[in-house]
Amino acid sequence: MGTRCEGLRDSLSPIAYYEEYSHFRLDCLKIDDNKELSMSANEDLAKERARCDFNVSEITNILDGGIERTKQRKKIESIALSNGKCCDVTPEETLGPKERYENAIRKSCLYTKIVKDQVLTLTGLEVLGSNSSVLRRTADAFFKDISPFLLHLGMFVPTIMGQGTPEQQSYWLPRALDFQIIGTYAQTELGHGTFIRGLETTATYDPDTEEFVIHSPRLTSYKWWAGGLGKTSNYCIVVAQLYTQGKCYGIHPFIVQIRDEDTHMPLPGVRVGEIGPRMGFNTADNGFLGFDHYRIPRNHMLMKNSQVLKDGTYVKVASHSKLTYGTMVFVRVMLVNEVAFNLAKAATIAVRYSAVRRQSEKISGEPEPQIIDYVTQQHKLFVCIATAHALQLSSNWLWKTFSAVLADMRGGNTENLPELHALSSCLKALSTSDSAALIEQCRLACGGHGYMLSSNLPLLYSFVTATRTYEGDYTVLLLQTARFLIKAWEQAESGNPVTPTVSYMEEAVVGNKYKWNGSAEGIIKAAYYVAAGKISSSVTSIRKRMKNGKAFEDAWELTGVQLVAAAEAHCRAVICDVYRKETVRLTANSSPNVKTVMDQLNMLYLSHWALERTGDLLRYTSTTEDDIISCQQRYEELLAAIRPNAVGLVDAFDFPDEILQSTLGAYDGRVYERLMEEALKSPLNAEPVNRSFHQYLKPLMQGKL
Ligand SMILES: CCCCCCCCCCCCCC(=O)SCCNC(=O)CCNC(=O)[C@H](O)C(C)(C)COP(=O)(O)OP(=O)(O)OC[C@H]1O[C@@H](n2cnc3c(N)ncnc32)[C@H](O)[C@@H]1OP(=O)(O)O
Ligand SMILES: Cc1cc2nc3c(=O)[nH]c(=O)nc-3n(C[C@H](O)[C@H](O)[C@H](O)COP(=O)(O)OP(=O)(O)OC[C@H]3O[C@@H](n4cnc5c(N)ncnc54)[C@H](O)[C@@H]3O)c2cc1C
Repeated sequence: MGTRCEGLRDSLSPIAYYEEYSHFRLDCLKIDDNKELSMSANEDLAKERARCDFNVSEITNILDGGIERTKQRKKIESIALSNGKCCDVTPEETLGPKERYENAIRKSCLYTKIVKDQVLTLTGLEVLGSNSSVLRRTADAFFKDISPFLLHLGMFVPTIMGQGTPEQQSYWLPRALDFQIIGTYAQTELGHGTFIRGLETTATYDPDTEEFVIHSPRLTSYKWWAGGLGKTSNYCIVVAQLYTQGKCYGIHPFIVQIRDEDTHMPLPGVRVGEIGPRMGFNTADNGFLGFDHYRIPRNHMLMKNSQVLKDGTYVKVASHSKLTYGTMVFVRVMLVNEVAFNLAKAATIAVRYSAVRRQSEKISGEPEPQIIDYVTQQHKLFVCIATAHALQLSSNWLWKTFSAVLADMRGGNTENLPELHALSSCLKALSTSDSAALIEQCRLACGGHGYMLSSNLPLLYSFVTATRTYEGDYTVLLLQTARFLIKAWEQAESGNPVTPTVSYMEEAVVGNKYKWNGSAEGIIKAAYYVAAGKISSSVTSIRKRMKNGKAFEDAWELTGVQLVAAAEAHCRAVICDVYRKETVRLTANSSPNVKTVMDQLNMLYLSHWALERTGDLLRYTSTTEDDIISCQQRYEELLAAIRPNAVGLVDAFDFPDEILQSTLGAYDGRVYERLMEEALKSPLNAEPVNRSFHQYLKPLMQGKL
């Protein structure tokens, strides 16, 4: 084995070396062990599928948004997946940082070409809007980590669409959509991410040349974090403080060219690079960017919401001051879907693995059970399936709300923007936080093998945990929702009408305590009463502090912990409500067994959160200990009822193996064979003896070091 491998490393590039060599090693295994790795599917999984009592594709269609959308998704997936060149023969995580980046660019270009040549012609631009999750999902067959192009379609293009004038859009969009230019979104700086009014990059208008001068006055004003900025993008949206006629008008978006379109060299006055290794996103070349009095034409300011005329006059066009924040709202809406889909992947991996894995003895001497038969394992996993459903359906609902508010705003009506901001903020915060925690729960549910990168659970976690921070940190966004809730509470108290998502306050301000009722509707109502109770307590605390002499801002700040909890409770109630209503609506014409299993999952989610919040229920409603006991009993019955359908439920997410990219979660359940196959691809297995033995180990062991 050793002799066949020696010398290869010297003659081949690292990637070619690994590609070449991994075949040798699989060969070697067969020869050395004199037996082939099993190719047959796992029997336990086959049995699980046989016992599933509902039509799997019916639930797939519900989750996709209808049978036609399932067909379209599958068509797009098959176009992308039929291109065999997407595969990595060597796991990308075993490559060095440069090779990983280069490999990510190779795959991004390949994928982009497929999307441009075949997918866009099939779907039109729709695939970049409400249907963009299909593109993201398919892209995961190409990337285990993140594509350096994510920000191009995720934020650069949406910012031009949302913040550019029609003329600007017609100039930039064709070039961007054709990938003649690649862009990103550089807002965050070394010194500020959350407090964007505090950004330090300046764009000062010079009427003599009709240009803006972009400048980074100090180290903390360097842009930091933008995905694809370090090495890939040649353009970016730069968010900077606009100065004209000696006055600062706050932050505005500008399109800035940072690299030469031909040589790709950074342009004079631009300092750009990659920010170094991160917990995840390591193929996304997140970058830094600084400017030294760098000039751009006047019309590179995105001028849909406000303009600077040739003479330097500032003109405000938009009717709402926060429309410049529009791209962030859009991405927050998209992220709810994004994390729902990643949680569904983790649940698929962990449930299938739990059906394959056998461990311990329930009864001494009896065969080891599948670990999915432990009720504690069901408790860990079934809520993950239910949450993936809850977030998927909430994200569809949020998208519809977003589209309706956008349509209003096109007609000049921004009345519903505060409610949309409050909703998208808390749904982004809770969905990312829940998904990250539950993906980690899936990893833990897979024991030691879940810790393997080849399970894909660590990468899913590292990606999703970042979503809790970026596009607005969890706490910060919940505090934004709390602002809205406190105002709404005050309106309800004074008898004024409130918007639909907070209409529960009208009943709650009277001070009634809600009597527990274990039905779905009863639990949802209780959740709203908990939210109302927490909002009311926050209002009381703020008022008390102000009465004791604190300014409103100080009273608000001191009440922060309660405010975050109130916003969290409000959002949980909204998710419970939307999940229930959408489940009932979407299964109205379903077959009886689909209706039953979707109802069970929904009830499981509601009961789970009731039990997680028993303290709140006892405090803010008239729930008794007996009610909690019956809720616990119902929850345990639901675990047992869902158990036979668990594998069917994750199959309904319909992830091809190429997208799941997991040794533990593949459809055929060949867990152990795949783990070994992947282990054999490790570069450390490329030679029987590593050279460090001769350099260090041997001298140490022989006392010659
Ligand atoms: C292909 C598709 C792929 C899809 C996947 C995409 C993946 C992409 C990957 C992405 C990778 C990562 C990419 C990235 O990470 S890009 C960087 C993202 N950065 C952030 O998200 C920064 C977070 N910070 C903020 O948003 C603001 O600074 C906040 C909001 C915290 C405060 O802000 P500010 O200090 O200015 O405001 P104020 O507190 O004085 O409040 C003043 C008033 O304004 C209202 N207000 C505030 N904001 C909004 C709003 N938006 N719409 C409507 N209204 C809004 C507010 O409620 C208040 O109202 P009122 O109480 O006075 O009535
Ligand atoms: C993987 C990744 C990719 C990213 N991609 C991009 C990108 O493409 N483009 C881009 O522009 N940015 C990007 N970012 C930056 C991201 O948007 C910011 O990191 C994020 O908005 C949080 O801001 P911050 O880092 O300044 O955190 P900080 O605001 O410094 O937060 C630190 C802590 O302080 C708390 N805190 C802050 N303000 C308050 C407050 N008012 N009240 C209470 N608590 C508060 C927070 O809750 C948090 O616990 C990315 C970040 C990551 C991790």
